[in-house]
Formats: sequence, C-alpha cells, structure tokens
Amino acid sequence: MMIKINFLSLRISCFQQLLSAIISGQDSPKSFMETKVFNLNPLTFLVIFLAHVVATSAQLSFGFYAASCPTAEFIVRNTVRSASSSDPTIPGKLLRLLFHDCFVEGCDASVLIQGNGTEQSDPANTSLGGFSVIDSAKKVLELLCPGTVSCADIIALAARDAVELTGGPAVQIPTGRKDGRVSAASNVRPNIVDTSFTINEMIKLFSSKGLSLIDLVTLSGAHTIGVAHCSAFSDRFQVDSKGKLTLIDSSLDMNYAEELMTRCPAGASPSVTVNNDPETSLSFDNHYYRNLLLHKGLFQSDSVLLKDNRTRKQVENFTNDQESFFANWAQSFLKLSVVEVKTGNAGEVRKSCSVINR
Ligand code: HEM
Ligand SMILES: [Ca+2]
Ligand SMILES: [Ca+2]
Repeated sequence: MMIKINFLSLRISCFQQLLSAIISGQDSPKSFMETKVFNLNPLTFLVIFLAHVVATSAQLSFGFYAASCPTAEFIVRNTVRSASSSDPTIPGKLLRLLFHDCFVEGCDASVLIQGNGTEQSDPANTSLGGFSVIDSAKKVLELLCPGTVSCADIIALAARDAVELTGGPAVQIPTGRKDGRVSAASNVRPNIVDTSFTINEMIKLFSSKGLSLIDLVTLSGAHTIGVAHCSAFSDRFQVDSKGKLTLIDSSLDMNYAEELMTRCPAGASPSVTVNNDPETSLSFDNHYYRNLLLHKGLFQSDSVLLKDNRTRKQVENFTNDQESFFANWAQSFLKLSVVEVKTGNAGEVRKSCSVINR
C-alpha cells in the first residue's frame, strides 16, 4: 500500500509539473523534458502518462480521486456529518451497511440495488438503513464529477466517517472500488452471519472473506453503536403468561434479560429497537467488550466471543485497553473495506446508486 501511495503522489506531482510546463509556454516544457524526464516531446510524454494512468487505475489506491474528483472524500464526510447531526441513528446504519455490502459479492454496492429479488429483499437486509445518505452524497458528486465516484466507495467512506464521527479512530482507506452488476437475494443467506451461528461457523465465514479470528472479535466491536430490533435477541429468553422470565441462553445476565424483556414486551411493535450498547450506544468506544465481560452481550453471537477460549483473551484486552481496540479496528476495518473488491473493468460507476447502469 505504501508503494502505491508514494507512486500516486509521484504521478500527481509529475502530472502537475507537466501541465504547468505545457501551460507556461514552449520553452519550459522543453527544459522540463530535457532536465527531468527523458528527451521526449511533451505530447508523447502525455500519451504515455495517460496510458499509464489507465493501466494502473485497475487497482485501489489511497486518494484514487485526488485528480479526478479531489473533493470526493470531503463531500462524503460532510454529507454523513450533516445527516448524523439531525439523526443520530445514521452512523450505526452506515457502518452495518458496509458489513452487509462487503460480505455479499464483495464491497461493490450490490446492497443498494432496488427491485424484486435483489439483496435488499432478503429478510436479513430488511432492517438496513442509511441509503438516503449514500444517495445524497452521490447526487452532489454526480454534479461535481459526473460518472466518477463509485457507490461502493461512497459506502466505504461513509462507514469510515461514521466511526470517526462517533468518537472512533480515523482510518485511511484506499478507494477505486467499482460497482457490481449483480444483486440477488439468494446470495445473502449463505454470506451473512446469523446471530445463531456458533463461533466455528462465524470463524469459517469470516475466513472465507479473508478475515481472521482477530478481525472477527475486533469488527464485532461495531456493536458499540447502533440498535437492534427485538426479534434479533428475543429467542434468548422466554416469558410465560404470568410474566415470569426464563433464560434460554444461560450466558445472558438475568437483570439485563429482564431489562430487555421490559423493552420488548409480548406484542410490542416490530419497529421497537433496543440499544446494542446499553451504556454508550452513540459512542464508538470499548464498552461493547465491557458489556461482554458482564454477560450483557445483546446477541448470542456477541456472547460466544466471551465463552470461547480462542477469543476471550482479546475481549479482555480490549476491555482494558481502548487504544488497542482502536489500533486493531483500523487494521480490521481496512481489511473489511476491501473484501472481494471489483476494480477496473470488473465493475462500473453507477449513475444512480440504486440502479445498475443500462
Ligand atoms: C459477527 C457477526 C455479526 C452478527 C451475527 C451481527 C448481527 C447483527 C444484528 C442481528 C443486528 C441488529 C439488526 C436489527 O435488528 O436491526 C446488528 C446490528 C448492527 N451491526 Fe452487526 N452483526 C455482526 C457483525 C457486524 C459487523 C462485522 C459490523 C460492522 C463492522 C456490524 C455492525 C452493526 C451495526 C453498526 C449495527 C447497528 C445497526 C443500526 O443501528 O441500525 N455487525 N448486527
Ligand atoms: Ca456487495
Ligand atoms: Ca459504545
């Protein structure tokens, strides 16, 4: 990655010098060519340079839009910031959107496609949100740099910004993802983790995406923000007709289960939600791991991280050391954001994020 950054800045500075040489008249390009590059005519050099840009744009790089749309990251950040200031549930939605995008067909915005039988129509995706934020950023970017910034990059940047805005670490991520042309509901179930998964099933699915055990524990820390619907955890306890609570999942703290029962009484509206992190659901911090140690992990898939010997140590470490969680987050988030990315001709830049180009 480092090589790519250096190479990109070299490419940009070279390009700027060449442009200023061409703009400032016949003498300077000549001397520029003679002293700095080979003895080439400026136009020949420009052709070689552009060919090089086309050839290497089939890769992700940091600042991919530095020349083609310099304000891209700024626009996404501002859109996320203003949407989140009027609706604090936005950051959680944007972060989950990236997870559900990247695990199905890679980070290619397949999750944004609307229509019958697309990923959005699978029940595992019905509670996703944040689509309007991606659409708003895309609209502005289409005005400023038409056909340039992919929806897949907007999702990744927006998730990255959502974490930083809620107090999490700032992460540099490469851009240049292309948007996919496939979005099928049948791809969702085999690729999205269900709360009922065993730790081995989770490890297996994560590893099929190139993500390690450490990445699993670290990325689960995303549940330090956001909310869940009652149906996501209601099978962990039972309430009889007299209101008596029985734990089905004994790894759940009884008092916490009672609190959850009160928030999700029988017959509660399906739209009722509970904070993932009961203490600081609007802050990206290490409280998620503290909750796990107190047996207050909201989903069964959270609680198993404490039960298993392979993951418990890391949970304990993150509970005591937020810096360590943040450092690991930066690495694991970067890995998540590039899962099975499409670059170059493997994808397209959609005109509208919810529709595949015709
Ligand atoms: C490891 C397996 C995982 C499972 C089983 C899981 C499951 C869930 C479930 C069931 C919900 C509640 C959805 C609802 O009822 O509305 C949820 C919410 C959430 N998940 Fe996960 N998740 C996992 C990993 C991840 C990862 C890797 C990320 C991101 C890096 C993530 C980010 C989120 C966020 C931010 C929310 C809150 C969404 C909101 O506020 O709208 N999750 N997750
Ligand atoms: Ca996808
Ligand atoms: Ca929190």
